[in-house]
Parts: sequence; structure tokens; C-alpha cells
Amino acid sequence: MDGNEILLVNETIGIIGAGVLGRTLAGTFVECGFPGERLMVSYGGKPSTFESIKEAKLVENIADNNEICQRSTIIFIAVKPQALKELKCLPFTGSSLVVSCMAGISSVLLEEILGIDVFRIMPSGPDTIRKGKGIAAVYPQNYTLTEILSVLGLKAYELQDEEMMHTFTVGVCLPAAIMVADKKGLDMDYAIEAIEKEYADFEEIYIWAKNVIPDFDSDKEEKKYIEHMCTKGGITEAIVNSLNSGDTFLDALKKGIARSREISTSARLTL
Ligand SMILES: NC(=O)C1=CN([C@@H]2O[C@H](COP(=O)(O)OP(=O)(O)OC[C@H]3O[C@@H](n4cnc5c(N)ncnc54)[C@H](OP(=O)(O)O)[C@@H]3O)[C@@H](O)[C@H]2O)C=CC1
Ligand SMILES: O=C(O)[C@@H]1CCC=N1
Repeated sequence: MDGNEILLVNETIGIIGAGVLGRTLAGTFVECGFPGERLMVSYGGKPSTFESIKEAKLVENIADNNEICQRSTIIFIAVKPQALKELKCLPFTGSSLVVSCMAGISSVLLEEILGIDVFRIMPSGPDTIRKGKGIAAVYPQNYTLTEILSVLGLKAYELQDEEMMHTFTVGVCLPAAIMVADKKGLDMDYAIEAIEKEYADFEEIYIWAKNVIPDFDSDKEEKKYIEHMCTKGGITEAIVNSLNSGDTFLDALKKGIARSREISTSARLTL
């Protein structure tokens, strides 16, 4: 039995939100040897999402959110931040490790809505996870969670201050941002230096981002790569839109950070 199996041997994993990220996490667990019969995924009911779940060979893993909450020992929340209110009445229990992947939504708000302590991660885009080149911020620190991320091949950055999650989130959007900025011939290094003053690991993440951008065979492939990194209404979209409207790289990254903060404020208002 290897280390991965020992770590997860008694666990049942539930992923609420089998969208682009959720399916990637589920697929990666399966590839790591995690048994399919102890893996559940849920979705919001869109036929197109069902088709994608089918393509990912996860149809047999579909469960409803109540079942996921009742049976899972580890739960990943991978719905859009705007869907947070839909999780309000679910029977989460303090005995499972609940991990939110949602950008912007603070741990205080999660605790308020779900009634339990929730850990936060911010993983990099699906392509990086599938290739074993992913990174993820973790807040607050949790040994088991960091070990689980390492099973998924994700390098963990343990944040001391939750505010830094906004900046880290822009960091995981950098591959898409660099691709767009490169085409426009924008200067990027000065922007990274400016943001590094707030978050010391930002330069390291920039280097990571430059290294994970794959070679593309077509514009279509390139577009799809960016689309998969963009959650609708999220941070990548804000950065890409800003670059496309003619902003500098620094302004675009700042708009990404601002979008992450805004998501958190508007989520509270819609509850
Ligand atoms: N994409 C990325 O690279 C990254 C995303 N994230 C975060 O991950 C989360 C998901 O992003 P992403 O995968 O891009 O978004 P998607 O829109 O692709 O996925 C969201 C999924 O949630 C499902 N869903 C909606 N409502 C419910 C519900 N009540 N119960 C269960 N599932 C539901 C949707 O199903 P349906 O389609 O049927 O409505 C959809 O499949 C976001 O919060 C984002 O901030 C974090 C890091 C990277
Ligand atoms: O674009 C987004 O909002 C998500 C979070 C980080 C990457 N994708």
C-alpha cells in the first residue's frame, strides 16, 4: 500500500459542483487510485454539465448534495461563488473536512452560512492539475489537507493571512493573463514587482505560471485553455476583460484582486 492509499484509506470524498474544476479534482483522485465507489459528485442539473460528467466517466458517482454531506468524510465545494446561497440548508457536519475552492468567499462567511468551520484552498487551473503541475493556496493551515493536495500533485502555499487569498487567486490566473498580455506586447515584470511587495511569493508564482503555459496547436485550443481557467463572473474573466479593454498589466491584475474582494461583498448581500 503506498502513501496515497494509506492517507485516504478510510475516506469518502464528495465534490459539490462537478463543473470544470470539480470534474478535474474528481478525475485526478480516480487517476491517483482513489476507489470510485467512495467518490461522489453533484451538479446543478444542466444537461450540458451532465454530458461533461458522462465524458469524464463520472456518471456513476453522481449523488445529491444531502447524500454528499451525510456520507463524505472530505467535501470539496466547487460551485461558483454566486451559488453559495444554494448550500445554506445542507446538513454539513463538523466531523467532515470541508474545503471550499470558491474564489473570494471568506472563511467567516462560509462559517456563517454553512454552520461549520471550512478550510479554503485556491487551486490553479484544470490543465495544470491534470498535468501534475498545479499549485494551491491553503487557509488556514491543515496538515491533512496539505497531504491531500500533495496526493493530487498540487504544491501547497500555506497562507498566514486570509487577505492574501485574493492576491494568490490572481496568481493562479496568471497563465491566462500572460497569454493575453504577451499577444499585446505588454510589459509584465514591473507589475509582478509591484504585487510582490504585498505578497512575497508572487514572483515565484509568476515564474511557475510562465512555465506551465503549454504549446498550443491552434487558436481554438488556446481559447479553450483560457475558458477553462475562467469561472464565469470570476477573477480570470475580470483580468482578461481588463487587458482586452487596453489596461496595463498591473491595472488588470489589480482589477482581478478587486474582483475577488467584490465577489465576497456581493455574495453577502445576496444571502
Ligand atoms: N476553473 C478554475 O480554474 C478554478 C475555479 N475555482 C473555483 O471553483 C469553483 C468552480 O469553478 P468552475 O469549475 O470554473 O465553474 P463551473 O461553472 O464550471 O462549475 C460550477 C459547477 O457547480 C454546479 N452547481 C451549481 N449549483 C449547484 C448546486 N446547488 N449543487 C451542486 N452543484 C452545483 C454547476 O452545475 P450546472 O452546470 O449543472 O449548473 C457546475 O457544474 C468556483 O467557485 C471558482 O471560483 C478555483 C480555482 C480555479
Ligand atoms: O476565474 C476565476 O474566478 C477562477 C478562480 C481562479 C481561477 N479561476
